[in-house]
Amino acid sequence: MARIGMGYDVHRLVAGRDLWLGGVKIDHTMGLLGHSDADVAIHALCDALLGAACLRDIGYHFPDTDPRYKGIDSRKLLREVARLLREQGYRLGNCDITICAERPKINPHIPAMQQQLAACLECEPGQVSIKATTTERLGFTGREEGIAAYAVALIEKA
Ligand SMILES: Nc1ccn([C@@H]2O[C@H](COP(=O)(O)O)[C@@H](O)[C@H]2O)c(=O)n1
Ligand SMILES: C[C@@]1(CO)OP(=O)(O)OP(=O)(O)OC[C@H]1O
Repeated sequence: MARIGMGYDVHRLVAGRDLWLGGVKIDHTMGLLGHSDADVAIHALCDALLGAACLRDIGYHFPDTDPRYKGIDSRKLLREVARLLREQGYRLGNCDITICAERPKINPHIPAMQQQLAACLECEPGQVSIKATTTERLGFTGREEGIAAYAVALIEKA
């Protein structure tokens, strides 16, 4: 049986941090703040996958009070989520992520992000869709105070 899940995450943009999105380090004037590398796209995807399998959420599995996750590369968290799903007998059908950011331009980085995320999920890049939108300068994303990401995932029993 196929199951769907959705995820949403937000991180604040600050000076002096690297910007990691979809497992790719992007040159920018600001980066995202978090306990981990704050890769908001991966976090939304983790929650979509965990939600699809009814396995709680990212903060439940990797608490931001745990020093083991301080500064962690979110690709490691996604690999662990993929392992948890495999353990339950699930495989990914497809997933789709939307990144809401006024800047920087995400489009040039999408093929690299698909490669990175597919490697973590042990699937084909064509199963991992990534899109970007501005919010037309409206709201916290429009004011460049933060970046948000939405994700949906379809999984099925192998
Ligand atoms: N950070 C972003 C935002 C948008 N894009 C691409 O530009 C297109 C137009 O953006 P709108 O917000 O006006 O819809 C969008 O469809 C994306 O292809 C981007 O690369 N990076
Ligand atoms: C990823 C984790 C890891 O400790 O920390 P943060 O980078 O703060 O990210 P968040 O989206 O708040 O999810 C909580 C945590 O799981």
